[in-house]
Amino acid sequence: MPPTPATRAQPIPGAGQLEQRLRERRQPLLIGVAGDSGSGKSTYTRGIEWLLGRDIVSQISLDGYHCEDRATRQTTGRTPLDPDANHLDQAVEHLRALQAGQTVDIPVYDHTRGCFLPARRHEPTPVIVVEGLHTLYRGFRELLDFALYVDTDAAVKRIWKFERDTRERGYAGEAVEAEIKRRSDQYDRWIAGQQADADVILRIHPSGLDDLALGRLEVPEGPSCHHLEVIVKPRPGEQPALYFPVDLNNMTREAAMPFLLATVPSRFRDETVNVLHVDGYMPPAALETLEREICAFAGVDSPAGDTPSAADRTPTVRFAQMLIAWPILSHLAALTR
Ligand SMILES: Nc1ncnc2c1ncn2[C@@H]1O[C@H](COP(=O)(O)OP(=O)(O)OP(=O)(O)O)[C@@H](O)[C@H]1O
Ligand SMILES: O=C(CO)[C@H](O)[C@H](O)COP(=O)(O)O
Repeated sequence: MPPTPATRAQPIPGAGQLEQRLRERRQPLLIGVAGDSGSGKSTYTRGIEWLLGRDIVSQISLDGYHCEDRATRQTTGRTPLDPDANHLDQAVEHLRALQAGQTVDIPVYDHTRGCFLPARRHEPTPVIVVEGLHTLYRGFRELLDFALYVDTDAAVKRIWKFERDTRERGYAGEAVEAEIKRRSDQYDRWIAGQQADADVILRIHPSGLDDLALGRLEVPEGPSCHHLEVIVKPRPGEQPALYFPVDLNNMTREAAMPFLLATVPSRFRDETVNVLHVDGYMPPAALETLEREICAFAGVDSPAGDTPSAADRTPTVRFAQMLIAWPILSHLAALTR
Protein backbone atom coordinates (compact mmCIF):
# COMPACT_ATOMS: atom_id res chain seq x y z
CA MET A 1 0.00 0.00 0.00
CA PRO A 2 1.46 3.45 -0.87
CA PRO A 3 2.32 5.60 2.14
CA THR A 4 -0.31 8.13 3.15
CA PRO A 5 0.89 11.60 2.22
CA ALA A 6 1.45 13.85 5.23
CA THR A 7 -1.34 16.39 5.35
CA ARG A 8 -2.05 19.15 7.77
CA ALA A 9 -4.54 18.00 10.39
CA GLN A 10 -7.94 19.67 10.40
CA PRO A 11 -8.18 22.27 13.15
CA ILE A 12 -9.68 20.94 16.36
CA PRO A 13 -13.02 22.61 17.10
CA GLY A 14 -12.46 25.39 19.60
CA ALA A 15 -8.69 25.55 19.12
CA GLY A 16 -7.59 29.05 18.15
CA GLN A 17 -9.91 30.62 20.71
CA LEU A 18 -7.91 29.84 23.80
CA GLU A 19 -7.15 33.48 24.60
CA GLN A 20 -10.84 34.35 24.35
CA ARG A 21 -11.89 31.40 26.51
CA LEU A 22 -9.30 32.29 29.15
CA ARG A 23 -10.48 35.92 29.15
CA GLU A 24 -14.03 34.79 29.90
CA ARG A 25 -13.00 32.76 32.95
CA ARG A 26 -13.80 34.06 36.40
CA GLN A 27 -11.45 31.76 38.23
CA PRO A 28 -7.76 31.80 37.41
CA LEU A 29 -5.90 28.70 36.32
CA LEU A 30 -2.74 28.14 38.33
CA ILE A 31 0.51 26.95 36.79
CA GLY A 32 3.16 25.91 39.31
CA VAL A 33 6.86 25.96 38.50
CA ALA A 34 9.31 24.47 40.98
CA GLY A 35 13.07 24.01 40.95
CA ASP A 36 16.27 25.18 42.55
CA SER A 37 17.48 28.75 42.82
CA GLY A 38 18.95 29.87 39.48
CA SER A 39 17.68 26.79 37.63
CA GLY A 40 15.95 28.86 34.92
CA LYS A 41 12.34 28.73 36.16
CA SER A 42 11.55 32.33 35.21
CA THR A 43 13.52 32.31 31.98
CA TYR A 44 11.93 29.19 30.55
CA THR A 45 8.36 29.95 31.56
CA ARG A 46 8.29 33.58 30.37
CA GLY A 47 7.12 32.37 26.96
CA ILE A 48 3.54 31.98 28.22
CA GLU A 49 3.33 35.58 29.34
CA TRP A 50 4.99 36.71 26.13
CA LEU A 51 2.45 34.83 23.99
CA LEU A 52 -0.71 35.75 25.87
CA GLY A 53 0.22 39.10 27.41
CA ARG A 54 -0.02 40.50 30.90
CA ASP A 55 -3.80 40.90 30.87
CA ILE A 56 -4.04 37.14 30.75
CA VAL A 57 -0.91 35.91 32.53
CA SER A 58 0.61 37.20 35.76
CA GLN A 59 3.48 35.89 37.86
CA ILE A 60 3.90 35.25 41.56
CA SER A 61 7.18 34.37 43.25
CA LEU A 62 7.09 32.39 46.46
CA ASP A 63 10.34 34.12 47.53
CA GLY A 64 8.21 36.74 49.31
CA TYR A 65 7.11 34.01 51.72
CA HIS A 66 10.62 33.41 53.12
CA CYS A 67 10.61 33.85 56.93
CA GLU A 68 14.03 35.52 57.03
CA ASP A 69 15.78 38.18 55.01
CA ARG A 70 19.41 37.81 53.91
CA ALA A 71 20.96 39.42 57.01
CA THR A 72 18.86 37.29 59.38
CA ARG A 73 19.80 34.12 57.51
CA GLN A 74 23.44 34.92 58.11
CA THR A 75 22.83 34.77 61.86
CA THR A 76 20.52 31.72 61.92
CA GLY A 77 22.47 29.72 59.31
CA ARG A 78 19.23 28.59 57.66
CA THR A 79 18.61 28.68 53.92
CA PRO A 80 15.26 29.24 52.16
CA LEU A 81 15.39 25.65 50.84
CA ASP A 82 14.20 24.50 54.26
CA PRO A 83 10.40 24.43 53.93
CA ASP A 84 10.15 25.52 57.58
CA ALA A 85 12.03 28.69 56.67
CA ASN A 86 9.02 29.78 54.58
CA HIS A 87 5.44 30.74 55.35
CA LEU A 88 4.11 28.04 53.04
CA ASP A 89 0.70 27.85 54.72
CA GLN A 90 0.16 31.53 54.09
CA ALA A 91 1.20 31.09 50.45
CA VAL A 92 -1.31 28.26 50.00
CA GLU A 93 -4.02 30.39 51.57
CA HIS A 94 -3.22 33.28 49.20
CA LEU A 95 -3.29 31.05 46.13
CA ARG A 96 -6.61 29.60 47.22
CA ALA A 97 -8.02 33.13 47.53
CA LEU A 98 -6.70 34.09 44.09
CA GLN A 99 -8.15 30.94 42.64
CA ALA A 100 -11.50 31.98 44.08
CA GLY A 101 -11.17 35.27 42.18
CA GLN A 102 -10.13 37.45 45.14
CA THR A 103 -7.47 40.16 45.14
CA VAL A 104 -4.59 39.35 47.48
CA ASP A 105 -1.66 41.29 48.98
CA ILE A 106 1.38 39.22 48.07
CA PRO A 107 4.57 39.63 50.13
CA VAL A 108 7.58 40.68 48.08
CA TYR A 109 11.29 39.90 48.49
CA ASP A 110 13.79 42.31 46.99
CA HIS A 111 16.76 40.31 45.72
CA THR A 112 18.85 43.36 44.89
CA ARG A 113 19.13 44.19 48.60
CA GLY A 114 18.09 40.92 50.23
CA CYS A 115 15.16 42.34 52.20
CA PHE A 116 11.36 42.39 52.20
CA LEU A 117 9.34 45.13 50.49
CA PRO A 118 5.75 46.20 51.20
CA ALA A 119 3.22 43.65 49.93
CA ARG A 120 1.99 44.07 46.35
CA ARG A 121 -1.71 43.97 45.47
CA HIS A 122 -2.30 41.12 43.02
CA GLU A 123 -5.51 41.11 40.99
CA PRO A 124 -6.34 37.64 39.71
CA THR A 125 -5.65 37.17 35.99
CA PRO A 126 -7.02 34.24 33.96
CA VAL A 127 -3.66 32.44 34.28
CA ILE A 128 -1.27 32.81 37.21
CA VAL A 129 2.24 31.36 37.03
CA VAL A 130 3.56 30.60 40.53
CA GLU A 131 7.28 30.02 40.84
CA GLY A 132 9.34 28.95 43.77
CA LEU A 133 11.46 26.45 45.61
CA HIS A 134 8.47 24.55 47.08
CA THR A 135 5.69 25.15 44.56
CA LEU A 136 4.79 21.47 44.16
CA TYR A 137 4.70 20.72 47.88
CA ARG A 138 1.63 19.21 49.45
CA GLY A 139 -1.02 21.87 49.84
CA PHE A 140 0.12 23.59 46.63
CA ARG A 141 -0.03 20.65 44.24
CA GLU A 142 -3.74 20.08 44.76
CA LEU A 143 -4.43 23.69 43.75
CA LEU A 144 -2.37 23.63 40.57
CA ASP A 145 -3.86 23.08 37.13
CA PHE A 146 -0.44 22.35 35.69
CA ALA A 147 2.89 21.59 37.37
CA LEU A 148 6.34 22.03 35.83
CA TYR A 149 9.62 21.06 37.46
CA VAL A 150 12.90 22.53 36.19
CA ASP A 151 15.82 20.20 36.87
CA THR A 152 19.06 21.82 35.81
CA ASP A 153 22.42 20.12 35.84
CA ALA A 154 24.50 21.31 38.81
CA ALA A 155 27.33 22.58 36.57
CA VAL A 156 24.98 24.69 34.42
CA LYS A 157 23.08 25.98 37.46
CA ARG A 158 26.32 26.95 39.15
CA ILE A 159 27.31 29.22 36.26
CA TRP A 160 23.88 30.82 35.98
CA LYS A 161 23.53 31.38 39.75
CA PHE A 162 27.07 32.68 40.13
CA GLU A 163 26.69 35.19 37.30
CA ARG A 164 23.22 36.30 38.31
CA ASP A 165 23.91 36.59 42.07
CA THR A 166 27.14 38.57 41.60
CA ARG A 167 25.67 40.80 38.86
CA GLU A 168 22.13 41.42 40.12
CA ARG A 169 21.95 40.39 43.76
CA GLY A 170 25.03 42.08 45.20
CA TYR A 171 26.87 38.92 46.28
CA ALA A 172 30.65 38.52 46.32
CA GLY A 173 31.85 35.57 44.23
CA GLU A 174 33.15 33.62 47.26
CA ALA A 175 29.83 34.08 49.06
CA VAL A 176 27.92 32.56 46.12
CA GLU A 177 30.35 29.62 45.94
CA ALA A 178 29.95 29.01 49.68
CA GLU A 179 26.14 29.23 49.44
CA ILE A 180 25.98 26.79 46.51
CA LYS A 181 28.10 24.32 48.49
CA ARG A 182 26.01 24.77 51.63
CA ARG A 183 22.80 24.16 49.70
CA SER A 184 23.73 21.07 47.69
CA ASP A 185 22.56 18.44 50.23
CA GLN A 186 19.55 20.57 51.04
CA TYR A 187 18.50 20.54 47.39
CA ASP A 188 18.43 16.73 47.42
CA ARG A 189 16.63 16.67 50.74
CA TRP A 190 13.93 19.27 50.22
CA ILE A 191 13.57 20.27 46.57
CA ALA A 192 14.39 17.50 44.07
CA GLY A 193 11.61 15.14 45.20
CA GLN A 194 8.95 17.48 43.82
CA GLN A 195 9.66 16.14 40.32
CA ALA A 196 7.51 13.16 41.17
CA ASP A 197 4.43 15.39 41.12
CA ALA A 198 5.17 17.35 37.95
CA ASP A 199 3.15 17.11 34.73
CA VAL A 200 6.24 18.08 32.76
CA ILE A 201 9.90 17.98 33.75
CA LEU A 202 12.42 20.17 31.97
CA ARG A 203 15.98 18.96 32.34
CA ILE A 204 18.82 21.22 31.26
CA HIS A 205 22.28 19.78 30.63
CA PRO A 206 25.45 21.10 29.01
CA SER A 207 25.31 20.63 25.24
CA GLY A 208 26.08 17.07 24.19
CA LEU A 209 26.65 17.83 20.51
CA ASP A 210 30.39 17.54 20.98
CA ASP A 211 29.89 13.81 21.51
CA LEU A 212 28.14 13.48 18.15
CA ALA A 213 30.69 15.43 16.13
CA LEU A 214 33.38 13.59 14.22
CA GLY A 215 36.47 15.38 15.38
CA ARG A 216 36.08 18.84 16.91
CA LEU A 217 32.66 20.50 16.82
CA GLU A 218 32.84 23.69 14.77
CA VAL A 219 30.35 26.20 16.12
CA PRO A 220 30.01 29.76 14.90
CA GLU A 221 30.14 32.52 17.52
CA GLY A 222 26.86 32.86 19.35
CA PRO A 223 25.06 32.30 22.64
CA SER A 224 25.82 29.02 24.36
CA CYS A 225 23.39 26.19 23.81
CA HIS A 226 22.23 23.41 26.10
CA HIS A 227 20.82 19.94 25.81
CA LEU A 228 17.20 20.14 26.93
CA GLU A 229 15.12 17.12 27.82
CA VAL A 230 11.40 17.72 28.13
CA ILE A 231 9.65 14.80 29.79
CA VAL A 232 5.95 14.84 28.88
CA LYS A 233 3.14 12.37 29.30
CA PRO A 234 1.49 11.57 25.94
CA ARG A 235 -1.99 13.07 25.89
CA PRO A 236 -4.91 10.89 24.84
CA GLY A 237 -7.23 11.94 22.03
CA GLU A 238 -6.82 14.14 19.02
CA GLN A 239 -4.24 16.91 19.32
CA PRO A 240 -3.90 20.03 17.21
CA ALA A 241 -1.02 19.88 14.73
CA LEU A 242 1.99 22.05 15.45
CA TYR A 243 4.37 22.43 12.55
CA PHE A 244 7.79 23.83 12.26
CA PRO A 245 9.82 23.52 9.10
CA VAL A 246 13.08 21.64 8.90
CA ASP A 247 15.11 22.92 5.98
CA LEU A 248 17.27 20.06 4.76
CA ASN A 249 19.32 22.48 2.71
CA ASN A 250 20.16 24.28 5.93
CA MET A 251 21.39 20.99 7.36
CA THR A 252 23.73 20.20 4.50
CA ARG A 253 25.15 23.57 3.50
CA GLU A 254 28.67 24.59 4.37
CA ALA A 255 28.00 26.67 7.48
CA ALA A 256 25.23 24.43 8.86
CA MET A 257 24.29 25.20 12.46
CA PRO A 258 24.43 22.20 14.80
CA PHE A 259 20.90 21.27 15.84
CA LEU A 260 19.28 18.14 17.25
CA LEU A 261 15.63 17.30 17.85
CA ALA A 262 14.47 13.85 18.90
CA THR A 263 11.56 12.22 20.65
CA VAL A 264 12.18 9.05 22.62
CA PRO A 265 9.17 7.14 24.01
CA SER A 266 10.29 5.95 27.44
CA ARG A 267 9.20 4.62 30.82
CA PHE A 268 9.66 7.02 33.72
CA ARG A 269 8.48 6.34 37.27
CA ASP A 270 6.30 3.47 35.99
CA GLU A 271 4.60 5.69 33.45
CA THR A 272 4.79 5.95 29.67
CA VAL A 273 6.34 9.26 28.69
CA ASN A 274 7.90 10.90 25.67
CA VAL A 275 11.26 12.54 26.16
CA LEU A 276 11.89 15.38 23.72
CA HIS A 277 15.58 16.11 23.27
CA VAL A 278 16.75 19.41 21.86
CA ASP A 279 20.27 20.66 21.50
CA GLY A 280 22.03 23.31 19.43
CA TYR A 281 20.80 26.27 17.43
CA MET A 282 17.40 26.29 15.81
CA PRO A 283 17.32 28.38 12.62
CA PRO A 284 15.45 31.65 13.39
CA ALA A 285 13.08 31.23 10.41
CA ALA A 286 11.89 27.88 11.74
CA LEU A 287 11.45 29.38 15.18
CA GLU A 288 9.33 32.19 13.79
CA THR A 289 7.05 29.67 12.07
CA LEU A 290 6.73 27.72 15.31
CA GLU A 291 5.83 30.87 17.25
CA ARG A 292 3.23 31.82 14.61
CA GLU A 293 1.67 28.36 14.87
CA ILE A 294 1.45 28.59 18.65
CA CYS A 295 -0.05 32.09 18.41
CA ALA A 296 -2.67 30.78 15.99
CA PHE A 297 -3.49 27.99 18.43
CA ALA A 298 -3.77 30.49 21.27
CA GLY A 299 -5.99 32.77 19.18
CA VAL A 300 -3.67 35.78 19.08
CA ASP A 301 -2.36 37.42 15.89
CA SER A 302 1.10 37.89 17.35
CA PRO A 303 2.66 37.63 20.81
CA ALA A 304 0.68 39.93 23.07
CA GLY A 305 3.34 40.40 25.76
CA ASP A 306 6.07 42.98 26.15
CA THR A 307 9.12 42.71 23.91
CA PRO A 308 11.47 40.23 25.58
CA SER A 309 14.90 41.23 26.83
CA ALA A 310 17.95 40.54 24.64
CA ALA A 311 18.72 37.39 26.66
CA ASP A 312 15.20 36.09 26.12
CA ARG A 313 15.47 36.77 22.40
CA THR A 314 18.32 34.34 21.77
CA PRO A 315 16.94 31.61 19.51
CA THR A 316 18.00 28.87 21.92
CA VAL A 317 16.03 30.38 24.81
CA ARG A 318 13.04 31.29 22.60
CA PHE A 319 12.81 27.76 21.31
CA ALA A 320 12.96 26.34 24.83
CA GLN A 321 10.24 28.78 25.93
CA MET A 322 8.00 27.54 23.11
CA LEU A 323 8.73 23.90 23.97
CA ILE A 324 7.49 24.59 27.49
CA ALA A 325 4.62 26.87 26.46
CA TRP A 326 3.18 24.28 24.11
CA PRO A 327 2.27 21.48 26.57
CA ILE A 328 1.01 24.09 29.03
CA LEU A 329 -1.20 25.87 26.50
CA SER A 330 -2.59 22.66 25.07
CA HIS A 331 -3.38 21.52 28.62
CA LEU A 332 -5.12 24.82 29.38
CA ALA A 333 -7.05 24.49 26.13
CA ALA A 334 -8.30 21.06 27.21
CA LEU A 335 -9.34 22.44 30.61
CA THR A 336 -11.29 25.31 29.09
CA ARG A 337 -12.94 23.44 26.25
N1 LIG B 1 19.91 29.43 28.46
C1 LIG B 1 20.48 30.34 29.23
N2 LIG B 1 21.63 30.90 28.87
C2 LIG B 1 22.25 31.80 29.64
N3 LIG B 1 21.76 32.23 30.86
C3 LIG B 1 20.62 31.71 31.26
C4 LIG B 1 19.91 30.73 30.49
N4 LIG B 1 18.81 30.39 31.16
C5 LIG B 1 18.84 31.10 32.30
N5 LIG B 1 19.91 31.90 32.36
C6 LIG B 1 20.27 32.85 33.41
O1 LIG B 1 20.34 32.18 34.66
C7 LIG B 1 19.89 33.02 35.70
C8 LIG B 1 18.82 32.27 36.49
O2 LIG B 1 17.70 32.09 35.65
P1 LIG B 1 16.24 32.34 36.21
O3 LIG B 1 16.12 33.67 36.86
O4 LIG B 1 15.30 32.02 35.10
O5 LIG B 1 16.20 31.20 37.32
P2 LIG B 1 15.15 30.97 38.49
O6 LIG B 1 15.06 29.52 38.69
O7 LIG B 1 13.88 31.70 38.19
O8 LIG B 1 15.92 31.67 39.68
P3 LIG B 1 15.44 32.08 41.19
O9 LIG B 1 14.40 31.15 41.64
O10 LIG B 1 16.71 31.98 41.96
O11 LIG B 1 14.97 33.50 41.08
C9 LIG B 1 19.37 34.30 35.06
O12 LIG B 1 20.34 35.32 35.20
C10 LIG B 1 19.18 33.91 33.61
O13 LIG B 1 19.36 35.00 32.73
O1 LIG C 1 16.84 30.43 46.90
C1 LIG C 1 16.60 31.53 46.44
C2 LIG C 1 15.59 31.67 45.32
O2 LIG C 1 16.04 32.59 44.36
C3 LIG C 1 17.23 32.76 46.99
O3 LIG C 1 18.49 32.47 47.50
C4 LIG C 1 16.33 33.26 48.10
O4 LIG C 1 15.12 33.70 47.53
C5 LIG C 1 16.99 34.40 48.86
O5 LIG C 1 17.36 35.41 47.97
P1 LIG C 1 18.73 36.20 48.14
O6 LIG C 1 19.82 35.17 47.95
O7 LIG C 1 18.67 37.23 47.04
O8 LIG C 1 18.76 36.80 49.52
